[in-house]
Amino acid sequence: MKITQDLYQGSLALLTDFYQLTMAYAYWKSGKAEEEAVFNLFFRKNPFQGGFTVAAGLDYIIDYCRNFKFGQDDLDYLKSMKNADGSLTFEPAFLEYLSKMEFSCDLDAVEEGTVVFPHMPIIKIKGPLIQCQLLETPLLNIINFQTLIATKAARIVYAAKGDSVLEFGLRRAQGIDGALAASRAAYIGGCTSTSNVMAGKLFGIPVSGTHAHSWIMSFDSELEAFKAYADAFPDKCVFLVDTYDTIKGVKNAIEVGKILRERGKEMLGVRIDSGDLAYYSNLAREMLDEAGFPDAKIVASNDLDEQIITSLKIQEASINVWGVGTKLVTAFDQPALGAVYKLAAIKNKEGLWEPKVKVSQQSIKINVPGNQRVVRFSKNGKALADMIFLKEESLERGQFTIIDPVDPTKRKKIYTDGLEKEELLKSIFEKGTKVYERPDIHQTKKNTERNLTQFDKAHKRLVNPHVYPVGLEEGLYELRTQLVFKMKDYDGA
Ligand SMILES: Nc1ncnc2c1ncn2[C@@H]1O[C@H](COP(=O)(O)OP(=O)(O)OP(=O)(O)O)[C@@H](O)[C@H]1O
Ligand SMILES: O=P(O)(O)OC[C@H]1O[C@H](OP(=O)(O)OP(=O)(O)O)[C@H](O)[C@@H]1O
Ligand SMILES: O=C(O)c1cccnc1
Ligand SMILES: [Mg+2]
Repeated sequence: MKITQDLYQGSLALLTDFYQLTMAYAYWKSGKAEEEAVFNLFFRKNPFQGGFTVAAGLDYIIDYCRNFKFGQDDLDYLKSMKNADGSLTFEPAFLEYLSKMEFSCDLDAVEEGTVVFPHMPIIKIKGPLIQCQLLETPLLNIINFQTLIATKAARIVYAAKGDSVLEFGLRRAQGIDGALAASRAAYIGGCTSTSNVMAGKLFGIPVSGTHAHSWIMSFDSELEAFKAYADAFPDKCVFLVDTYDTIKGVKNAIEVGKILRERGKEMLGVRIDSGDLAYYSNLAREMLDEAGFPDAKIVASNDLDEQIITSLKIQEASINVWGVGTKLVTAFDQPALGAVYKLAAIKNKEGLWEPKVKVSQQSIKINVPGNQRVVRFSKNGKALADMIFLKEESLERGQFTIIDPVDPTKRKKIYTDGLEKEELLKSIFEKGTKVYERPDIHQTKKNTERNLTQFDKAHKRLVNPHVYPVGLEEGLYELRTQLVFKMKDYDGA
């Protein structure tokens, strides 16, 4: 299919906001294009009022950076752009410069599946100002969505308490790439499979599914429909039992289950897609058990999300498998993560790095300056706190104080003796060359699981979670405060 081929293999250099290109042009014009800069990508609040976030999207970013090149057709398009007075928007020498541009940055990032928190850089990029600037929009586009969906999936899977969650979202997803990226991120977040066959092909995700009401409706009776399905897929029978009358539907499923058994095959289960899912699943369970099908699974679907699944668990519904579509792939209750990308440092004419802050009335919006690293302190595999600190800082200290970036009254002393330290930002590109061995998607999914087990359930609680401590190392906090004063011209008077 041409659309997705273009999306995944063609030149994507123009997948950026126009202002990135006008700034790029102005950087070039003013001789700043090649100045070295550091930018950070981070978000300010965990989504869904939750206590954690699962990073996803790096794999796309690796491809994006590797293919970062203005193609001739991109340059032709830019050449055709005119200002209001009819003059060229971009002068030919700039387009010539763009035609030779190759990705040459250092890029550090947390691996996909890493549990991350507000304010920490999840991607850090260091390189020519012009490249860092042009990458802002695509990096945000990729990370914002996939991280959001991976997190939503992790929450849904958490609510399902070990049951399989099948992702059914394609029909309601935000367009073609929204659907594909969502299926990928949902798998990373913990879903068992997707119904999206193209996602299966492109990403190697397991594909699964049952059948629809239309299948039943196309026959004169439900029983006939089940029998015909059993003939076609004797090993894959999950009968949708609620087209007409759920109780009769379960009876019909049992009847066909017995026929299958005579042929040496086992019905896998039934799916319920409407009505009171607790009531009908419990009834179905009783009927299936009584009829000698204790292993038949009960799949539920119909506008599910983590809250409804939690409620159904409390009601002791007999549901073993959850089919979740719309509310997962559209991140229904929070449609954007809100990650941002900010300049953190720039090398001045003397070759010295200058940390940078963007001052805001709201302290949550003041970014963290300087070239940073992030360390996760844990004890016996249990994460205790994360610290954002300056690159030059040594981790070989016995004690650190971390300070909440938004509320300086929240501080925590960390005595490092006996603690495990994991640096979260891994080197992905060095001067434009990929140095990172990417895991396959199944390893990434396992990475999510491993990461989530490190965190106490108090942080994973879906409602009013306990806030996991993430802070700035004291020296970095002080640097930020001083910079804010300096930029505001505040002399303390
Ligand atoms: N026992 C339950 N506890 C809490 N929520 C439930 C329970 N059973 C079903 N739900 C949820 O309630 C909502 C019911 O939605 P709705 O009224 O649109 O469906 P329906 O009338 O059962 O089905 P349909 O319109 O598809 O025939 C769904 O989101 C479903 O997941
Ligand atoms: O509810 P979701 O989480 O999005 O899961 C996917 C839904 O898609 C299918 O039906 P569809 O919604 O197309 O039709 P229906 O509501 O009339 O059953 C399926 O039966 C699920 O109910
Ligand atoms: O396979 C299924 O049961 C399925 C697939 C997509 C949407 N709803 C259900
Ligand atoms: Mg529906």
